[in-house]
Amino acid sequence: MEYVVIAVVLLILAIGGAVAYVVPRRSRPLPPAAPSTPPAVEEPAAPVVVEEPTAPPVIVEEPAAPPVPQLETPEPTAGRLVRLRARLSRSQNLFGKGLLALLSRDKLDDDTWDEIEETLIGADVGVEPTTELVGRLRERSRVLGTASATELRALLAEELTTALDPGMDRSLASTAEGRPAVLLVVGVNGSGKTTTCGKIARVLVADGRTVLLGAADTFRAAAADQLETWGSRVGAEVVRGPEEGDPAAVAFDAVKRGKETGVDAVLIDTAGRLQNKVGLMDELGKVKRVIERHGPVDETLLVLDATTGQNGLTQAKVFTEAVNVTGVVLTKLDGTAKGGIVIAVQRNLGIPVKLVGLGEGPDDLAPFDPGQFVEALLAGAA
Ligand SMILES: Nc1nc2c(ncn2[C@@H]2O[C@H](COP(=O)(O)OP(=O)(O)OP(=O)(O)O)[C@@H](O)[C@H]2O)c(=O)[nH]1
Repeated sequence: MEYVVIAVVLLILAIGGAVAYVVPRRSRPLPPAAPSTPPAVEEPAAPVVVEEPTAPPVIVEEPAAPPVPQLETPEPTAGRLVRLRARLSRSQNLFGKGLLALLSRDKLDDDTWDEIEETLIGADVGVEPTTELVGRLRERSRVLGTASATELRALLAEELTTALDPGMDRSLASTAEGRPAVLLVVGVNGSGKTTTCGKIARVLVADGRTVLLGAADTFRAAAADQLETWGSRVGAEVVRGPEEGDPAAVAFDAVKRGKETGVDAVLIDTAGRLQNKVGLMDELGKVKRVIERHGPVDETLLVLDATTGQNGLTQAKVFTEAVNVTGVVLTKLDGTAKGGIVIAVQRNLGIPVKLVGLGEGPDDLAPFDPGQFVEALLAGAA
């Protein structure tokens, strides 16, 4: 019996020890298990939403109408020079005022006449025309005896007008019998050719004509875009070719298209790079020859930048030798105080100034009129 009790006690102790050993060990935190394989990144399961299929809404859309270009109504050309007179006289005032101040002196002695000469030469009139003009003015004032400032102003206005050769034909050849009139626009880069083409298109549209524009300035890609903008504003179609393409081919296609659509006039913008005289002559000569397969070129306008003054005349000569220039467009006259360049251009080239540019606005191009121009020069200086 004693042995049984001892055995039971020992058994109880053994069981208790075993329990005490096991329980504390299980409550300790387990060390992190060494990753055997990388944990799989599971896409979060999308919630399964069972939706009733709904019929797509039926929206009947009107087909979008192509945007209607807003056509502009250009200003009438009559009286434009008068309207722009303020702009002209603002930049030319010094010229007119200077001359009239000199003529208002009590005594017109040799020194005063020399100063008058200097003023005219300084205004880009050119030496030869100035000598002639002053000689005639001097002679007439001598015949008149003691002339008043008002009389001398009138004489000056007359002489300046005479120097501008008012008898020259300044009309634009913008109509032709049974075919479109073809106007070719040439000139040095940056002189304002493309702008002038756009402005002329507006002048013609304002006068009730239909126009097509040919972007034969394939040298400057933006020129064709520029021309398209001008055309779209007045509803004029623009024919253009690939960049750096053959200008003559574009000119040919433009005239062809103009004949097909029956427009009154086709205006061709050219590149006119002055790389060298031979290259220019070749390019412009080819453009002209190719156009002439359709018929004659009715007007070749040379665009000259008035702000380049006498220097521009040398470049102008190259163009007159390359093509038969029939009229000059003098641009940027609003940006120079030297309006005398109009006299110099006509005298040097023997070609009439037909249009003048007086600003960057779309209708800032005016038919040139010698009398009105001189009045603007001398405006506010009476
Ligand atoms: N103030 C003034 N700016 C003008 C006149 N005519 C043209 N311009 C400006 O002169 C700049 C050159 O004009 P463009 O028509 O691009 O000259 P472009 O001769 O076609 O030049 P290229 O295509 O490079 O040969 C533009 O900024 C015109 O707005 C003008 O009468 N007055």
